Amino acid sequence: MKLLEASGIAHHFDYPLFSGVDLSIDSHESVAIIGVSGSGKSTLLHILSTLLTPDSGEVTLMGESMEGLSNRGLVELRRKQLGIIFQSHYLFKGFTGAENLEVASILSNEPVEPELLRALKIEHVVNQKVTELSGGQQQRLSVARVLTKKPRLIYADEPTGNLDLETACEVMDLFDSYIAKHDAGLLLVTHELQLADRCQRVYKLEEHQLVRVK
Ligand SMILES: Nc1ncnc2c1ncn2[C@@H]1O[C@H](COP(=O)(O)OP(=O)(O)OP(=O)(O)O)[C@@H](O)[C@H]1O
Repeated sequence: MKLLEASGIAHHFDYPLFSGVDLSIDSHESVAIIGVSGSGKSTLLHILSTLLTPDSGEVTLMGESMEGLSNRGLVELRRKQLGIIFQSHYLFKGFTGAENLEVASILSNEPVEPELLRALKIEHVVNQKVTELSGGQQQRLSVARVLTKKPRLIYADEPTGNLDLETACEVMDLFDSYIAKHDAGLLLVTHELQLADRCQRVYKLEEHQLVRVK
């Protein structure tokens, strides 16, 4: 099934970021976007995940065009189908890891899976407050929180920036098995070429275009 289809996407802020961007993601597919800092990777991810309306172009998610969707429809779609892992993970800082997971669990009516916490090696720290966790543990907690919702499409913006390569690869393993098991897809934004290469397709934002490099 086609999870994401984007065509002719263009956007600018103080300067033109990109134009003519076409991209599609099917279920069971992982796609990476690389590019130098400031090239617009996060902005593109925000557009493809409905958080930002592009200057022009069309985004279709699960067969539904974003143009015709009401605000309420957009919120529903985001809550039920999309899982967005942000660079600054927006965990509820005054709460424990377990409480953060519980929020995702209640909103989605899905259980918190102990094997997910084991795979991410955070099962022994989930009862600590977020502020007591290391940067890498917070990052893995935010991955767990998003996967707990059981999204069809995972958007991950540098989800392993605070992790050593071995742990980062374990997180990629987890994404791989998740998308296989749940007919899902992954869109990864990263600086790490080694991680990008773990995806089936790799694109580079360069000279205002999205160019396929693998
Ligand atoms: N909301 C905004 N308002 C104005 N300018 C913005 C906004 N968001 C991003 N920009 C600008 O757009 C450009 C691209 O930013 P973006 O975060 O998309 O790049 P990036 O490739 O993800 O960078 P990095 O790899 O450093 O995270 C930057 O110059 C940034 O300042």
